[in-house]
Amino acid sequence: MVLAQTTKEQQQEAKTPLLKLHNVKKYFPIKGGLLKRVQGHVKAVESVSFELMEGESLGVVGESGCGKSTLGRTILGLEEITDGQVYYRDQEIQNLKRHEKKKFVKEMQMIFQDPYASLNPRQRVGDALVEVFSMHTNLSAKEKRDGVVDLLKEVGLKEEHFDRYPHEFSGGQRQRIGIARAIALNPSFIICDEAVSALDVSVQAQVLKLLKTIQEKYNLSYLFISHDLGVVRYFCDRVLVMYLGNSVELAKVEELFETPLHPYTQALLSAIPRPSVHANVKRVSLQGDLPNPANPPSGCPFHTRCPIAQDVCVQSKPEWQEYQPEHFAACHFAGKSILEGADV
Ligand SMILES: Nc1ncnc2c1ncn2[C@@H]1O[C@H](COP(=O)(O)OP(=O)(O)OP(=O)(O)O)[C@@H](O)[C@H]1O
Repeated sequence: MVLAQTTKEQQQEAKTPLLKLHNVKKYFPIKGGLLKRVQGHVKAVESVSFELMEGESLGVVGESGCGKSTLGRTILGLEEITDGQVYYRDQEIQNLKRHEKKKFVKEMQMIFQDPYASLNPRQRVGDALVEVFSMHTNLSAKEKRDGVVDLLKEVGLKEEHFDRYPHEFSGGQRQRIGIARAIALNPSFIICDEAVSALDVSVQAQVLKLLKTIQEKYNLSYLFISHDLGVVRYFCDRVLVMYLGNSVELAKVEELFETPLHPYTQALLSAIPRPSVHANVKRVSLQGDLPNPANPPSGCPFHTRCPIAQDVCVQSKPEWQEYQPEHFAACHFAGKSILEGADV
């Protein structure tokens, strides 16, 4: 309903950023030779900037290998940042001392694609969740058990699931356990890294609904990493598009899908399967593979595959600019249609 959407937008405008990234970089050294000397770097995240509001879902999309997971891990401090700043509630959080980090560990959590990989197959699920409380709280044994039972119910499971082992759960139920673990310590921010990608479509819908319910209840902010643009369109308020470690476009979800400014975003959207009534929509297939992030192209990182690239794109890297209110892109020809130069 239009009225409800407007209200949500107004609420969001009044909110303050929970998380702010400024030119974040993450390089991994490539070591070789007998002496294991550093011979170069994989530039997994080259330059990413955005703000995430309280209660907001920001989608992060882009091809496999464009740096989405590394970005998430760097925000959480699981990877040491190479350059740039990450602010959480206006405090710079990279390079914090161990004891200072502890409070942020509770506030910031992650849900992974494969919760099974992070569950011990020989440990009862209830005990695994109790451990989360043991590490971060001084609750009594009974309080911890009661807390876990409440958590299980909150994510749509039952008390009897406490004593079961991970292999006794379906994929959707395991992801509910992953969600229970993520919300146990009352976080404000959760990174969902391909959290529903491995699930069947109907189970996906249920898990997305659960994520939305707990978001509204606890005013959670999500960074929602996904390769599925359909899911992102349904779930997120805004979308960040990444290419070869760079943020190339950021906009409100409807605006991004209706008027993509960056040629890479246009190509991604044109590749979404459409119902036959839209069969006349032209598809643009990108030529060539994603370049090697250890040896990225000069100038615009997308120029080697861009159908509308000109000399300037080879020579200089386009700046990240706000073209419309809250609609950012990094392209010398932002807004120009790729159909003007593509093999369609
Ligand atoms: N620990 C690491 N050491 C060296 N290179 C790494 C490391 N982690 C990631 N990379 C490289 O960084 C780049 C970005 O990887 P990342 O996993 O962040 O991409 P992604 O967009 O999340 O991809 P996917 O959707 O496949 O998970 C890739 O080239 C990857 O090989």
